[in-house]
This record gives sequence, structure tokens and C-alpha cells, in this order.
Amino acid sequence: MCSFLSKYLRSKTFTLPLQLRCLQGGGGGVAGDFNSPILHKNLMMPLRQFCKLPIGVSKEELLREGLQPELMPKHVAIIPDGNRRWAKERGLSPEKGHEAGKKVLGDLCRYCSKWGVKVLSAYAFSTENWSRPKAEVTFLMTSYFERLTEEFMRLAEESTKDNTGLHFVAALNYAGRYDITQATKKIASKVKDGVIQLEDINDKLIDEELETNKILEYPNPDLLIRTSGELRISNYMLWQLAYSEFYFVDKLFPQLDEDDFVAALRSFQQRQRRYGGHKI
Ligand SMILES: CC(C)=CCC/C(C)=C/CC/C(C)=C/COP(=O)(O)OP(=O)(O)O
Repeated sequence: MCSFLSKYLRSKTFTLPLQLRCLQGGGGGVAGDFNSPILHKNLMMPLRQFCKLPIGVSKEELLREGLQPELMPKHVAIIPDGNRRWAKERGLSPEKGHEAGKKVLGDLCRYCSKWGVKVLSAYAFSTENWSRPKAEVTFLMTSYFERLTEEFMRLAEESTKDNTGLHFVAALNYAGRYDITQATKKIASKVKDGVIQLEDINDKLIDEELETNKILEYPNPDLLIRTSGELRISNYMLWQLAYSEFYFVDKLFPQLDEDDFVAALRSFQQRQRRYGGHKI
């Protein structure tokens, strides 16, 4: 495991581009095994200008697809799983799988904008992913995430005039348990210093200390999609997913297409979200 980056990026949820500014401002020189150019660049852009893609669907088109505009999830989270298996099945290197996944992630941004989703958060790299083969981790850190970033910056530049404000969140070196632990420490420290009282601790206060507080609107996913047939959340946003609807797809991430995305939206809209309340 690369001690430098794991410490440096420790469980941040980077919301492009705002969280990249946190990277930039998070510490001095870059050292260690990885020397990723993303850490050197000033990628700061005003929040929400990152993706100015137009909302492309009319109410009629939504209804034709069996979707209700008022029931659209505001925040979709994705666990983009299966890049390596996709590559292996084709006799390709894991890197090729991640390249294919990167394209689909870009497509997902477009689908979200098109269908009216406000926030897309992708579990791009977990703290546990450091234990993957060194060559793969090196590839991801030194070129993949940088190129991923550039891809989105390019999208911003090429975007159309109407800013639809899709908020893209890349969870890099993120872990749900770590997020809760770091929030707990911050709260405990405030109690210790007398800034707050024990009685002040509530859900809202914890929300405010989690990494996802950087997602200014809709910090909690309404819908979580995981590809590749695995039925688990692998330490993603544990607190934030408390009342999210889950949608699991058997396809590997590079195979995910717009029909799958729309099917996920349709499935979401058919759910009855009760938040623990009584069945109507
Ligand atoms: C498109 C894109 C941004 C790709 C980045 C490539 C990448 C590293 C994806 C991993 C996604 C992830 C954290 C999956 C969780 O499963 P897990 O494999 O970490 O955990 P598990 O062992 O429980 O399945």
C-alpha cells in the first residue's frame, strides 16, 4: 500500500472539481511511490460548472419511457464494478478494462444530465483497493485518474451553453467506515473542547461532519447502482445509504448502457420508499 497517497487522500470524497481543490490545498510537496500530476495542477473551477450538459428530455419523452419527472432520483450513486473481469474475458489487461470503464462513466454523466439526475457519485477507488496488484494501482494513480479528470474538464469546456449543473462526485480512496470514524473524531473533539454538548449530537450534526458534506445538495444517494452481479456495498457510503434504493445489474461496468440506466430509474420509481413509516 502506498503510504503517501493513502495518508494524503485519506478517505476524501472528491467532488469534481471542488474536491480536487482540496487535493491541491491539502498539503505541500508530493512524494512517495506515486507522483500523480493531478496533485500538482490547479484544477479548481467553480462548483457546478464542471458539467454543462443540457437536460435533453421532455416530459413526454420521460412518460414514453415509463418515467415520472417528479419521481426522478436526485442523487444516483454507482459502484462501477467489473472492469477487470470485462478485460479478462477478452484477454486484455486490467488497464484496458479501466479505460473501457472510464468511457462508460462519462456516458453515465451524460445519461444523468439527460434524464434529470442532479448528483452522480462514483466509487472510483476504495481504501481497500490499495491492496490490488501494484501495477494496477500505479496505473490508476499515475495516469487513469488524471486522464479521468481531464476527460471531465474537457466535457466542461465543450459543454453547451445551458448549465444543467450535474454534480459529479468521485470517491477516491474512500471508505464508509473511515468516513464515520473521522466524523466521530471531529465531533468528539468538539465535545472535548466544549464547542458542543453531548446532547447536541444528532443525525444532522453527523451529516455535517461526513465527507459528503461537500455535496451541497442531496448528499444522500436516492439510488445506488452496482454492476457485475455482486450484491454488496463494499464499504461505500454506509451512513448515507441508510434509506437508498439498491439496484444490482449483472452486466460488467463497461457493458452498462443507457437502457440499463433507464431500467434502473424505472425500477427506482416503482419502489415505495417508507423510511420506516407505516405502509400506506
Ligand atoms: C470507472 C472507474 C472510475 C473505475 C475505477 C476502477 C476501480 C478501481 C473501480 C473499483 C470500484 C469499487 C471501489 C468497487 C468496490 O468493489 P471492490 O472490488 O473494491 O470490493 P469487493 O472486494 O467487496 O468487491
